[in-house]
Amino acid sequence: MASRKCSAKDFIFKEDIGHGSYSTVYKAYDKRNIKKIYAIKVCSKSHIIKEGKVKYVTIEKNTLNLLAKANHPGIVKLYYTFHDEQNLYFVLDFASGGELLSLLHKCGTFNENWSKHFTVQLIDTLSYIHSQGIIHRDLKPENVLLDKDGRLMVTDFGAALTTNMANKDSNEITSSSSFVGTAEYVSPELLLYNQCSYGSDIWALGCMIYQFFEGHPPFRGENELKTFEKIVALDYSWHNNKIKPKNETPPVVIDLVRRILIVDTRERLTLNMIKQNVWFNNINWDDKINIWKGIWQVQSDEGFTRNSRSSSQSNSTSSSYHRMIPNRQLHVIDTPVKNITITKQKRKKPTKVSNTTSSIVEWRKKLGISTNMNNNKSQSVDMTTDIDNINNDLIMTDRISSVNHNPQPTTTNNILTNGNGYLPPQEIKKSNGLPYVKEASTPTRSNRNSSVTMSNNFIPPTKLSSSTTPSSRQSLSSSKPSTPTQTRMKTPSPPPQPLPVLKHQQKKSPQVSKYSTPKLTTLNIFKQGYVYIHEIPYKLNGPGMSLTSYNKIDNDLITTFVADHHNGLRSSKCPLKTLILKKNGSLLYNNNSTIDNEQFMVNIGDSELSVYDFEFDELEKTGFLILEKYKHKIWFISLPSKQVISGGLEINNKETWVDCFFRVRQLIENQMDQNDDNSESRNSSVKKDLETTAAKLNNVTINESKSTPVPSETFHTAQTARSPSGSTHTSSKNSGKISVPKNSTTTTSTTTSKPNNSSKTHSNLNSATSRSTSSSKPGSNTSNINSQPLHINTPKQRQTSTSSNKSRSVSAASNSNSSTTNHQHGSSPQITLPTTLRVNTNTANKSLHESKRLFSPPLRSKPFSMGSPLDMSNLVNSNGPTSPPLYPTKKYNAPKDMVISSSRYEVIHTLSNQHSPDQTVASSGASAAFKSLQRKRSGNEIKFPNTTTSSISKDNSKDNFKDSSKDNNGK
Ligand SMILES: Nc1ncnc2c1ncn2[C@@H]1O[C@H](COP(=O)(O)OP(=O)(O)OP(=O)(O)O)[C@@H](O)[C@H]1O
Repeated sequence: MASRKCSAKDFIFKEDIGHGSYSTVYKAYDKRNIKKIYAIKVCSKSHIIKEGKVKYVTIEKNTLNLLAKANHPGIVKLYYTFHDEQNLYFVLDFASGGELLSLLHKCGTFNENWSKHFTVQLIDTLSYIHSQGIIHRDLKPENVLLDKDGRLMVTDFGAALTTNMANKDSNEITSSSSFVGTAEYVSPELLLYNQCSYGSDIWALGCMIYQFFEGHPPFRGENELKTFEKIVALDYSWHNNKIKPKNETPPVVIDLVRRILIVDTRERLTLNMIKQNVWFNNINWDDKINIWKGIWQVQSDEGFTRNSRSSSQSNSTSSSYHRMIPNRQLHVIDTPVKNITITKQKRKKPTKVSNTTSSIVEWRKKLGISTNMNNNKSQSVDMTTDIDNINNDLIMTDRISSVNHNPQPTTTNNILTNGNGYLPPQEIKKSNGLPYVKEASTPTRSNRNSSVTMSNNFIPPTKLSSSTTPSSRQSLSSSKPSTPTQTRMKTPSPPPQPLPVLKHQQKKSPQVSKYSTPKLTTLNIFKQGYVYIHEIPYKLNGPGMSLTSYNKIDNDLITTFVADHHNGLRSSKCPLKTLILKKNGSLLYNNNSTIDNEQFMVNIGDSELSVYDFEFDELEKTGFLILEKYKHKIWFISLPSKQVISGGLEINNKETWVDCFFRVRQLIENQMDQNDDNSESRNSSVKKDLETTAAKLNNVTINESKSTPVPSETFHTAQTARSPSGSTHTSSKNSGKISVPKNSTTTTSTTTSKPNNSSKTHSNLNSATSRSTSSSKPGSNTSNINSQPLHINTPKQRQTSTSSNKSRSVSAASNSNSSTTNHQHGSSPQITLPTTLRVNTNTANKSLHESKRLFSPPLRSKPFSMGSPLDMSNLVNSNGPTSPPLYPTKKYNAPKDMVISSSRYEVIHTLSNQHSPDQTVASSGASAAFKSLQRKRSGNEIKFPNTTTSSISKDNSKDNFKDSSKDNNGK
C-alpha cells in the first residue's frame, strides 16, 4: 500500500471516545478502507500552548513514532500525524475494550489467571519499551487500554523519557527527572531524589500487580501528600479488600510484589529477574502467540472477583464479560447553584503532571528536601514553544508509517516473532506485508483531490467554525480542540416563539432572565408525563447505595446498576407514575392508580440535586434520567413505550425533560435574584403550586385506549399538517380539566388559523415541506446544507454539543442564556410520538426533524385529554411553553461568581465550606462522570439517521442494556 499524506478529510469522524487534559479522542473510519477503525486524538493547538503542554505532546509524538516501528502488540500504534490550522491529529490504533482500569473497576479484582496474563503482557511490553531506551514514567491501569479481544495496549507516552542507557535491564538511575506521573504510582526515587530509571516503571508495574489482586493501588492516602508519605515509608498491606476472601492472593505474588516495591532501586527486581520469578514458571517468554492472546480468548472462566456492585447478581459468565466493557455513558448534567465563589473553570480532566508536581514540591518542602524542580535537562522541548514551532517542529506533515488497510497486526495470527521477540520491520514486510515504517513520498495532488471527492461534504474545520458557531459556544469551547468535521452545516434557528400565559396567572410579576429577554412563562406545569420512577434511598451501610458506592456515582456504577436492575427499573413491575415539573422547581409524582395522592419528590433548584443523563432519549424512550439528592436518594426515571401507555398524559413535548429542568432552574434563579432572602415566600409559593397542581390533577382524564398503528405516510402528513393555530388542543386554564376533542387530531388547520407569528411560521412550514421533498442524500453536495435538520451529527456539532452540555452546567449557576445554546444544539424541541408513528427510514426521520424544527405550535386555549396516538401527535405541538428565544449572536459572559464544577460534592463543599473525609472519593467519582459530560447526549445521535453515526448509535441505544459489549466487541 502506497504511503500517503493524510488529513482530517481522509477520515470519517464518529463519536468521541475519551478526553485527556489536552485532547479529545474520536473514533474514526478510514475513508479508503471503511472497515479500518482508528482512534484519532485531536489536540487543540491553542489549548496546548495556553496550558503549556507542547512538551508533552512532542514527547508523545516522538515516542510513539519510535515505538511504532516494531508493531509491538502491547503498544498503541501511531499510524499518522498531521495538523491543520487549529488542531494536531494523532491517528492511533482503536482500543475498543476501553481502559484496563474500567475493567478492573467492573471486576473489583482480577483472579490469578487474569492477573498473570495481564502482568505477562505488561512485562513483555515494558521489555520492548525499555529496549528502545524509553521509560514510560506514567504507567498505571488508566494508561493501559484493551483491544476488542482484551489484549492490552500501553498508551499515553506524554511523560516518557528517552535515555541513552546501555544496559536496558538495569534499575540504575538514568537521569535527573522532572516530576511526572500519578501520585499512587510514582516511585520513591522520584519523590526522594528527583530521579528516575527503568526501575521507576517496574515500581509502577509492582503497584499494578498489587492492584490486580487487591482492587486498589497499594499506596493511597487521603491526599497526595499522604500518598507520598506512604510510598517512601513502604506503608501498604495486603488483604484489605473486603469483598475478596482473605489470603486469596497467592504468597508467591505477595513475595514478587514485595521484591518489586523496594525503595532502593538497586535492590528492586529488574524485568529479566521478574521473568525468572517462580510465578512465571509456566510462561514461555518467547511464545509471543500465547502471551498475546486476548483475555477474552484465553479464559472461559470468570477472571475476576465480583465486587459489591454486582454481587447480588449471578448472571452467566458471558453476559458478565459483556458487561465488563463499559460503553454506556452517563452524562452529568448537574448544575451547581449560584453564589459559589469559585471562578476558575475546571479542566475536563485534572492535569496530573502539574498537579502531582506541585504536590511533590509541597511534600518535599515539608520534609526539607530540595525543591529545585528545574532539573529537567533531559527534556528538550521548550515549554514556551509558540504556534509556529508547533506547526513546524512538533507536528506533523506526514504519516508515521505506510499503512496496510488490512486488519491490524494485533491479532494473534499477525504477531510475528523470530524467537527472540518481534521481527524487524523488513522481516515483517517480507513475511506478510504488515505495516512498518518507511519514508513516504509526498502525496500527489490527485491523491488529495480524490480524498476530497470522497469526503461527503467535508467542510474544513476553519470554514465550519466561521460559518456555524455562535460566539457563545466558541467562547465556551475555546480551549477544546475544535472538532474535525465531515458533514453539513446547521440550518438557522427558528424564530423565537411567544410563551403561553394563563390569564389567572397574569397578575404575577413576569420572571425575566438577567441575560436573556424572553418572558418566562407563568404556566404552572412545565412538563408532565408518564414515567417509571425507581427510587433508591441512601444508606450509610450499603449494599445498594452505601457511602462508598454512592459517593462514586460514575459511569461504571450506573452501567453496572442499570445492567443488574434493568427489569426492575423499567418494566411492568414498576408502576407508571405521572411526573410533573412545576415552574417553581417542584418535581411531583403521582401514582396513577391514586391520582390524588401527589408526592413531592424533589425541588429542581435544590443545590444538592444532581442530574445525570444516562443514554436518555425522549424520542426513543430509552435510557434514564437520573436525579440524585446528595446523600438522600437517587431516582432513575425512564419513559414507557407508547405501547405501554397507549395515550399520554404529556404536555410540553416540545422540550425535553432536561431542557425543562434547566429552564426551571433559570426561573428559580431569577426568583432568587428578585427576592433573595424571602425563602418563606418561596416556600409558600411552592406550597401554593403544590395545591394548585393537586387540584388540577384530580381532574385529569386518562384515556386508556390502545394506540392504533399509523402508516408512515400518515405520520409525515400529521407532522407537516400539524396546526399552529391552537384551535385543536387547548388547555383549560380555569377548570384544570384536560380533555381532547375526539377526531381533532387530523386537523390541517395550517391554512385556517394563524398563530401569533403565523406568517413566519407558515412560510417556514412551506419551506420545510419543500425542503423535505427536495432533499437528497446526506453529504451529496452543499446545496443540501440548508435542508438539514436541526441536529446534524457531525463531529463539529458533537463538539458544540459538548459545549452545550457545558453551558447547561453554566446556565443554572449563572442564570445565563445557556438554554439558548442547549436548544440550538443539544436538545431541539422534542416531538414524542407514539411508537407506531415512528418511522425508521432516513427520509421519514428527516421529515420528522424538519417538521419538528420548523413547526411553530401555538398556545392552547381549550382543554385537552388523552386520546389516540393521533391525538397525542397533535398534543405534542399544541401545548406547553415554548423554549426561550434563541440568541445565536449573543456572546456568553460568565458571571464572576459562577462555578463550573462537575462534582456535586465540591459544590456542596464549597457552599458549606467544610471538609469531610469523603471529599476525595466524591471528587474522583465526579471527575469520572465529568469526563462523560463531555460526550454528547445520545439523543443527538439517534435523531439523525442520515449519518452513519446515527445509525450506529441508534442501534446501541435501542439495545441499551441487553448487549452492552456490542459496540466494543462487534467491530
Ligand atoms: N487509542 C485509543 N483507543 C481507544 N480509546 C482511547 C485511545 N486513546 C485514548 N483513548 C481514550 O481517550 C481518553 C483520552 O485519552 P488521551 O490520551 O487523550 O488522554 P489521557 O491519557 O487519558 O489523559 P492525559 O493525556 O491528559 O493524561 C482515554 O482515557 C481513553 O479512554
